[in-house]
Amino acid sequence: MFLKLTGLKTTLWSALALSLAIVITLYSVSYWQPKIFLIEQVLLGLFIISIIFSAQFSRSRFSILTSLWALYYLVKSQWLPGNTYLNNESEWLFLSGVLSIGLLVFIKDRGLLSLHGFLRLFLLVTAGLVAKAWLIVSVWLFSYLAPYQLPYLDLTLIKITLPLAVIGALILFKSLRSPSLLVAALLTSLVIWVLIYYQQLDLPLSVIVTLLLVQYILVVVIDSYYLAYRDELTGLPSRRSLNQLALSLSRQYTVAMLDIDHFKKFNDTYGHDIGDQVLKLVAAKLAQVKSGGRVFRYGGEEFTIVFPRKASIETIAELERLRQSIADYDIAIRHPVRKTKKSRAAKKPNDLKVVSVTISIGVATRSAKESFEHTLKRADQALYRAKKAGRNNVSE
Ligand SMILES: Nc1nc2c(ncn2[C@@H]2O[C@H](COP(=O)(O)OP(=O)(O)OP(=O)(O)O)[C@@H](O)[C@H]2O)c(=O)[nH]1
Repeated sequence: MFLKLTGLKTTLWSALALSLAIVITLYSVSYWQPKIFLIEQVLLGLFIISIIFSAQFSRSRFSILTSLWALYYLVKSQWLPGNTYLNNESEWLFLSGVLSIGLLVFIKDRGLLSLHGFLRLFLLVTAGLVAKAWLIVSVWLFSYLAPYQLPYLDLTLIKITLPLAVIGALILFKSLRSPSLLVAALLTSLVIWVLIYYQQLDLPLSVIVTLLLVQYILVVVIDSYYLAYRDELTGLPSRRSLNQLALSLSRQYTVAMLDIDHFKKFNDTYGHDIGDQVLKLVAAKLAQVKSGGRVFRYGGEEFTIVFPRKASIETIAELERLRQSIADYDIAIRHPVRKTKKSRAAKKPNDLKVVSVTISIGVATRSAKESFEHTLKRADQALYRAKKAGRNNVSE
């Protein structure tokens, strides 16, 4: 089975960014060491900011994780009682942390002050109970396996290493499969938690947690920016990005409006889900535009390409190439067939069906003193002419 690791880049970038931050912090000890008292004060503020900010931007999982870090930090630095207990129960604490991070990866962001919020709290308490139960079961399991004298078998392997490896692998898998900054941040949090447990990070806890909270806040900002300016289905910049670009364009540019032909009929024939798949694939083709073009999803089955500093004559060949490449594109779509016991036993794959679509394109170059909206409108009128002329063509 071929696995699409769409989250590989996000995971690597997140890991690299945090590693870099840690290395820089390690090499600048002399700079921040005298200010450690100040860092500890700032951290208290950061806890509150991260909890409220994440909740405000519907990233409640970061609010929960920040609360857990706050609790851990406040007990460890003896602002709250319980440090001796935590020191005595370090294995339980570690496993509870690993399970809690694992849980946060697989639950969804939901409102904190709701039934879902309480359910999440209950799940975290359950994670602590499961960790406790595992510590008891692992001793029993070890005594059961000990007579077999298996190589490398010891109690710590069963107690700590095994659950860590399983949960770590699950989180890594999820992070590599989904391009989510949030999941990548949870993965890096797990790595930091492991490094703290094995005392491999030569940094004060306040500094480590500060770095993590800065990461969470940045992730919320970047993620929200991405959501606001990117189209969720196709991953292309959205109409809001187009409006933003319009403000920075120079005097000369060309705008192309592109529309998939007879898409209503396509949807009616194959269903909306397959329509979505096709939209994504067409968007991916358009994203390969050359000649300095910038592609946006304008809305529905309409796309816009802006060619800054170009006259239409310089863009027609490229638009023709795009139009042709989409017309020639045999799109293999997965036609979901309901799996019966029989087809499952025969390991029959989903029906693969080959379809194709065409697009019509209208082009307009900005004329003297014309507003962007007006050029766009002329491109839309040209698109209308392209449709009238039989579709699957470029019209000026
Ligand atoms: N699957 C899917 N369909 C969409 C999406 N956005 C818009 N559509 C569909 O696109 C179709 C657009 O139909 P029309 O505007 O009538 O145009 P058309 O059928 O493409 O015909 P022409 O543009 O004249 O060639 C509608 O059926 C919409 O439901 C989407 O995100 N996903």
